[in-house]
Amino acid sequence: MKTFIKPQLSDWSTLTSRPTKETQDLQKIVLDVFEKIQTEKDQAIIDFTEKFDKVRLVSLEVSTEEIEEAKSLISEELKQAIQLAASNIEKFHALQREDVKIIETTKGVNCWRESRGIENVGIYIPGGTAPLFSTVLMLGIPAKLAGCHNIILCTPPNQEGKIHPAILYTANLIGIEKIYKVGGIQAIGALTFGTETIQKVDKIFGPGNQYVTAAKQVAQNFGVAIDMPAGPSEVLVIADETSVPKYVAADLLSQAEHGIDSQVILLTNNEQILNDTIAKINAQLKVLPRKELANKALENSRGIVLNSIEECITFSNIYAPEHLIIACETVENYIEKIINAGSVFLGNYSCESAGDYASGTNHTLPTNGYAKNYSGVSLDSFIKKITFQKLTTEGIQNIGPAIELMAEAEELFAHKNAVTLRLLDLRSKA
Ligand SMILES: NC(=O)c1ccc[n+]([C@@H]2O[C@H](COP(=O)([O-])OP(=O)(O)OC[C@H]3O[C@@H](n4cnc5c(N)ncnc54)[C@H](O)[C@@H]3O)[C@@H](O)[C@H]2O)c1
Ligand SMILES: N[C@H](CO)Cc1c[nH]c[nH+]1
Ligand SMILES: [Zn+2]
Repeated sequence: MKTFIKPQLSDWSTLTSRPTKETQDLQKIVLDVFEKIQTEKDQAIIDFTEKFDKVRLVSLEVSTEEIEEAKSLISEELKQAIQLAASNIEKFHALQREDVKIIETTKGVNCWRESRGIENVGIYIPGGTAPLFSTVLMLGIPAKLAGCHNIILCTPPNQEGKIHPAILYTANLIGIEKIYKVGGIQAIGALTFGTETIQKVDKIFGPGNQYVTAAKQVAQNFGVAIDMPAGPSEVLVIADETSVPKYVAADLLSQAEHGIDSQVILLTNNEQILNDTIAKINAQLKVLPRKELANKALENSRGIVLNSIEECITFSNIYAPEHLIIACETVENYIEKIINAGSVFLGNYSCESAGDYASGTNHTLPTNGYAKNYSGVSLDSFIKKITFQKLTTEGIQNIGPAIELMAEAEELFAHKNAVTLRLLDLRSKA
């Protein structure tokens, strides 16, 4: 971890920025893969899976036998843990349902909105470096609650051409039936264009590495919506003298272990806390199975001492982290000052792992500064809202003259006429 003690304000723009990536190259790779998928469909998926995932697939779709086998491979304790997480995630997302509210804007003019689930959705479950079966819950549960008809799950196969049993168990638990062994750019391409086996969808959801994130961005040019750019994980921890360095170190490492691109930042008003946390990171790192990945991510990480916790929050708002942990005993006064963050964890006991797995909030969140303009996945992400209106005879008489005047002023006489004809009829009947 690189450390900075009370850096000058002029250094903040470098310290709050992410390392730049060669997006141009990625776009070219994505476009090449997409082009082949459009023409060669399933065959292209099989060939790219062989190239990028180093496995030749016999079948793209997961079979019922594979699901049954997966169920038998998962321990009862893990099944119960997944069920607890599923129940909390369902409670939190079900609360996001909105009642239909009808407003009479003018007497006789009633307007309202109704929600409809997006019919065909693709959910991407990362699987390159770890089988993120928790992401199945984070995407599948709101998709089901929203009433999406077709939920297509794609996730990369391992070198035996199989999917991790926990992903299959979790998908089956929440009622997802269409599961395909496809990852990376080729999965996003299949969901964007459709193949003989994999159905084209209306919107693609899910986090992933830089290839998946770039492919999702490009997919938008082909008429598919995406949830948001949810790339390599990030956490920013704000700590003061009431923080517990071993917890802070553990939280930083919990995101560093996701991959070499993970971004972890520690901000504090107390140099001793910075030094103690670094010592704890070094001690905890030694026993981590994924220490190589975490160590690489730590090369890009920053530990920064600033003048106050308020200044740390200002810094964090500029950086806009995916996850923000305020690891201080008293946090209430800071909440309203937080403007840009994907998900916030308050106090010494709110570790990010809670939100990653089981507290109920969604872990699919905007990264790379997109927390400034995107929210994380929620029930709303799977819903379209349709507006409705019903005007009575009194309603059209009340607002009709205003519409006629406005239409005439815009020189749109057919618009005006649609009102005039009705008003004339009503006058002749009166
Ligand atoms: N932002 C969020 O909400 C969130 C949530 C969970 C995970 N994540 C992030 O998701 C990521 C998961 O990454 P992952 O790699 O483990 O799994 P992944 O499934 O995203 O990517 C694996 C796929 O990448 C493709 N690939 C690998 N090397 C390639 C190459 N050289 N060229 C083309 N394609 C290639 C392969 O096809 C493989 O199937 C991590 O960075 C993690 O931090 C983010
Ligand atoms: N921290 C990840 C989101 O950035 C989500 C996750 C899944 N499993 C563990 N963590
Ligand atoms: Zn995580």
